[in-house]
Amino acid sequence: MSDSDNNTTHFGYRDVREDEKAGLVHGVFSNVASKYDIMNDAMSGGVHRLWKDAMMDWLAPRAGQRLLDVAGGTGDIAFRFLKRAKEAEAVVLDMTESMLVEGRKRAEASQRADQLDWIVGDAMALPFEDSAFDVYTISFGIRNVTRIEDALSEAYRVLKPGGRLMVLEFSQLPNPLMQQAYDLYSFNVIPRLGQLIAGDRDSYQYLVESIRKFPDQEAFAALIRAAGFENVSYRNMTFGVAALHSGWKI
Ligand SMILES: C[S@@+](CC[C@H](N)C(=O)[O-])C[C@H]1O[C@@H](n2cnc3c(N)ncnc32)[C@H](O)[C@@H]1O
Repeated sequence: MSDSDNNTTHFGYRDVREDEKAGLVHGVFSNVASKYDIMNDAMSGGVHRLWKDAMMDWLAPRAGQRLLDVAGGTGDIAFRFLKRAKEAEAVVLDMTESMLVEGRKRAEASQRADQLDWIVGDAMALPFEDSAFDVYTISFGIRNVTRIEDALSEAYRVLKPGGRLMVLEFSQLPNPLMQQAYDLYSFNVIPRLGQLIAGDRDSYQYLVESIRKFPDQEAFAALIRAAGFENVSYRNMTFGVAALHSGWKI
């Protein structure tokens, strides 16, 4: 998130201008792509899988739907979606090609390669026509996007009327003591795990700081409404460590 007064954002150990952020985020995910899946399990003790399954439970994918999974990385959400929705299609879009390369390898090893498209692109300027998708998902991606409002308005544009937005993202714990304990874990343990497993402490330092700066549940729900979505609601995951937000294009 940028500081509105000086248009900078904190990145790793230094402040960077907003227009530098996308390049730095791209660098982070290019560095960690081959270790991304293993790091996710290590950092969360596998809990991210439960959150992604909860996302699918709430989404309840239906046969024949067309999904756009933005910042889709190695395809965790798209694979889950296709497992639950018969004769469905999924497009995984990400700005970091090496993340998509890892996803493609997974697709080739599964029976789903022909239901998936992998596209390099930017959440803030989607290369799709209006009203092209039934479902738009973004999982642990939106906090990395330079201008969240632009990504949400693009989500609204590419969804069909009646389409659904669902966002899974780290959030804030409403209980201050639990937030303190979580901060202690995330600021001390995650960058060390990043160094140990991915050989990249700075990237994981950035990830932890970006989590702390992301708007809380209510503030993010307000941004989703401001993009035009209706019936916006959210559910906390693991006491608010993460949250799932849902909205509809009516
Ligand atoms: C933490 S990973 C999430 C991957 C996957 N969705 C998951 O839940 O495991 C964040 C991803 O967001 C992508 N990303 C960041 N900013 C983006 C943007 N503006 N447009 C598209 N992808 C973006 C990164 O390249 C990275 O692959």
